[in-house]
Amino acid sequence: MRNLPSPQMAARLLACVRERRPRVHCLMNTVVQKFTADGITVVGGIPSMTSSREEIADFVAKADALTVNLGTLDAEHRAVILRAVEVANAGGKPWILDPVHCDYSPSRLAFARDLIALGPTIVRGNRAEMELIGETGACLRIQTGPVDHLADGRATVRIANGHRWMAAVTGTGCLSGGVIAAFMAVEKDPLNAAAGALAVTGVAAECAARNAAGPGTFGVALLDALSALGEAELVSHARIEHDQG
Ligand SMILES: Nc1ncnc2c1ncn2[C@@H]1O[C@H](COP(=O)(O)OP(=O)(O)OP(=O)(O)O)[C@@H](O)[C@H]1O
Ligand SMILES: Cc1ncsc1CCO
Ligand SMILES: [Mg+2]
Repeated sequence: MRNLPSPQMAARLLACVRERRPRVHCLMNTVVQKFTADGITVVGGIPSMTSSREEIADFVAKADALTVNLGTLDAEHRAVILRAVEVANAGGKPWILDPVHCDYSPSRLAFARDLIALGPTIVRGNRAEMELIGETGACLRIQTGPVDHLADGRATVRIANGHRWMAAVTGTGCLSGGVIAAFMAVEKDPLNAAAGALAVTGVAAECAARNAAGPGTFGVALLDALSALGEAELVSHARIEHDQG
């Protein structure tokens, strides 16, 4: 019988990330580089963010997981992404694709589909993006929103944590991709890793909202809450539901 995600498992994985300090390489958009790097750092990971063509292979080779985010895509970034994915796949390293704004441009959607054919561990996007992406084959599909929906073909999981201010701060989805990558580095089953990461982010957001005056202070409070989140608090507030597929 498969061990499906639970609040206790999320707490165990958070403790593992904090203890093992996984390296996460991010090919991030230029809008939320700092916020994403901070999010990875406060959960216990070590981010690296370079997108230099000369260095990308060395950085991915040293990383425990990779995040590929299409937010500010250009020709140079496409080439760097393809090289990073090649190195990650050759090294058996987990990688997550965030097909940001693939619903705005056919060429970006085509590139996202090309990347999905290269076998990411996880594809995560918002509702508009994931509706267009459709099925993701063998990899875990995550559609975030007021409730996060995870499906890997064998089971479906819903995470019903978070706060509406997450949608009012640019980059909470990008940040969640970085946090998921840190969890993938310590947990082989992508469903467990992603459910743990999204429960952590969602419960931290609920804590942060209690200490914030609006979206601006909420963004900062979210980083504080991710850093301070206690395992007992996570276990008592995480709302993780699943169906065996
Ligand atoms: N109304 C909401 N209530 C609770 N949580 C939410 C809500 N909207 C989004 N979230 C949470 O915010 C995070 C980002 O999800 P969203 O679907 O908004 O991503 P996104 O559009 O890709 O974000 P971005 O592109 O700005 O990084 C997820 O962790 C999700 O659970
Ligand atoms: C607004 C925006 N544009 C490109 S990337 C990004 C950040 C969140 O998706
Ligand atoms: Mg997004």
